[in-house]
Amino acid sequence: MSFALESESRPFQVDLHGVVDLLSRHIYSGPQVYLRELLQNGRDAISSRRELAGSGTPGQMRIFPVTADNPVFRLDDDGVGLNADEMGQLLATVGRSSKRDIFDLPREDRLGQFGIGLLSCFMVADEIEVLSRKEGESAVRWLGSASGTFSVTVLDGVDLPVGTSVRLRPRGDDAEMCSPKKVTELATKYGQYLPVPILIANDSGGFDTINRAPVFALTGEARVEQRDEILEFGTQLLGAKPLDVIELGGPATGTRGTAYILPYAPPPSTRAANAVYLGGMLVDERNQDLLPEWAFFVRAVVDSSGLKPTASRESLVADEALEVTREELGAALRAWILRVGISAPHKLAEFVQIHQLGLKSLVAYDDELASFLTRWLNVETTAGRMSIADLVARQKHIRYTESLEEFRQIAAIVPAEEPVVNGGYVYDGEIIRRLPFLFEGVTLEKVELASLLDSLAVPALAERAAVLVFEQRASAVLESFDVKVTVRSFAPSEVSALYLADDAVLRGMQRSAARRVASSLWNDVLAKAEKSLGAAAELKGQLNKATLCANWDNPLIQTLTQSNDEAVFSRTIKLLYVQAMLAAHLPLGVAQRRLLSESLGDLVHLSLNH
Ligand SMILES: Nc1ncnc2c1ncn2[C@@H]1O[C@H](COP(=O)(O)OP(=O)(O)OP(=O)(O)O)[C@@H](O)[C@H]1O
Repeated sequence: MSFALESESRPFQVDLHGVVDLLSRHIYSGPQVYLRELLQNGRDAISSRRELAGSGTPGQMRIFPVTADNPVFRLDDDGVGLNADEMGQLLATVGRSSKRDIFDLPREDRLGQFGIGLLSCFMVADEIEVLSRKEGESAVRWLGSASGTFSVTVLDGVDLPVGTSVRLRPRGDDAEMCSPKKVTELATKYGQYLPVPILIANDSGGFDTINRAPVFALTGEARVEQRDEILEFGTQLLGAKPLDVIELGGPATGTRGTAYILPYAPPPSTRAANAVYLGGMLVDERNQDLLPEWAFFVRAVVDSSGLKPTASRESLVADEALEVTREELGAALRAWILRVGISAPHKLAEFVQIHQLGLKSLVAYDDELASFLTRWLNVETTAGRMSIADLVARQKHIRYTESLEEFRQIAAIVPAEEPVVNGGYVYDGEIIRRLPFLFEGVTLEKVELASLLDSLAVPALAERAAVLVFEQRASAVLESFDVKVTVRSFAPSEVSALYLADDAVLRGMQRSAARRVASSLWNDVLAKAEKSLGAAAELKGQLNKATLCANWDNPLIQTLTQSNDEAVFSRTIKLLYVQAMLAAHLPLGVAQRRLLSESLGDLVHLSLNH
């Protein structure tokens, strides 16, 4: 029986050629990562050596890019080095890494962990040559080929310094990837904040260094001392001076960094773009998961020792550690809002002003954010713009309109001590409707045009006859504009007339204006549309003419009732009509503009003739 043989466990076979293809096309985003992987191995090897020989042990990486005189790219490190056995085991076994601890968990002080990084070099070269020497051992040479074979040679008698040298002869197409310019660009992008000097050979026989101090990750006193540098870093990052700088700390994952408040509103379509470094090595320049989704108003840069990279090292693993860190960093941003709101309200007002629309869009639908941010937002009221905190402090019963038109039409007659809020702007309506849930004791009342008109006082009985005559005379003047004149008594008495039209009426008026100028084909369509809409509105008993509501308490209206001069009466009514429309911020049509200039002209003539 052959069962015993079949059940014998055997190792997977790996086709290296297939693995290289998988790496280059599916795991890594492109050949440029070869340099990142080499820098990372060099940095880890130097850390290992420091662990053995003491943390003060010097160590650096030297890179020799491909030039006209040098066809071989080379990266040397002063790390721990490898002996022949380790080369066979570590370099040539896909998935084997020395950077895991006894529990097979990635070690916090090492960047690598997957045991595949070196293979990324096959994306630029067909052969990888590694020369290495461990302290007290012979130098060795490992030669790996993209076809899946390797050789190890002990170089007895060859005097190499302790450390490792990786050499690549890039394929024709990939030579550019190893050129001085590209190498400098990539090494800077990925490794400028590594705690190990990186030197790049220049054409005058010396080296340039690319290292920078990660000032964004400073903490404690050093952070206070280098405040200006941290701000300058943000200014370079944003291309403008940040509105403020917030220290970020995620103790759970050893994450430290800085969030810069954008001094401009980011375009609505832009998504968060925060830079994440792990142990000083860039992982993701445009990370979207590090901060809560609502933190659109900052750009953050952090360095972490505990967050986990995906195998491509181009994003973070979406695990619990990331979630906890996101909460911790979000808490720092929230604390900033609360702190600045108290210590520097002007700064917070500026922040809200810049990011108003974005903040409102979040607050309208996000309970968590609404709970601490709503109070700082502004709304328009008939008593001017004010913060929601001020609004709820001055009145618990909040009256608001649902549309901008309604707000403007009633604005003139709302008493200053009981302001009405404009809920017509985008998101404001939603936010206002949430106020009773966010602030204790707050109640809401929606103000509507129709009910407002009903609530205005009808003049005293003794005056009714005069009122009726006035209404009829004035309505006759405005008949051709589809406007009916009604008289009421209301404060303030300086307001002579209010123009009141609800949305349906306004739309109807625009359509009839359009019909006057439109072609006959469209006349039919518009007429039908108006008819069916009109029928529906009439059914609801809602279709009123637009109304000019004259104020019986206004001296001008009183004088006008005395006037028997029809010419003066009609010109003045027309002017009151246009003035009321302007006060309601309604656009004047051609007819109203003509009426305005004709009436003014006529009145001037009349006064001259008198
Ligand atoms: N420059 C070097 N000096 C010393 N040892 C090295 C060097 N480069 C690679 N190694 C050894 O070879 C192993 C495999 O390296 P490789 O780059 O393939 O993976 P890794 O760094 O362990 O993990 P990752 O895939 O996450 O980069 C490493 O774990 C390390 O032990």
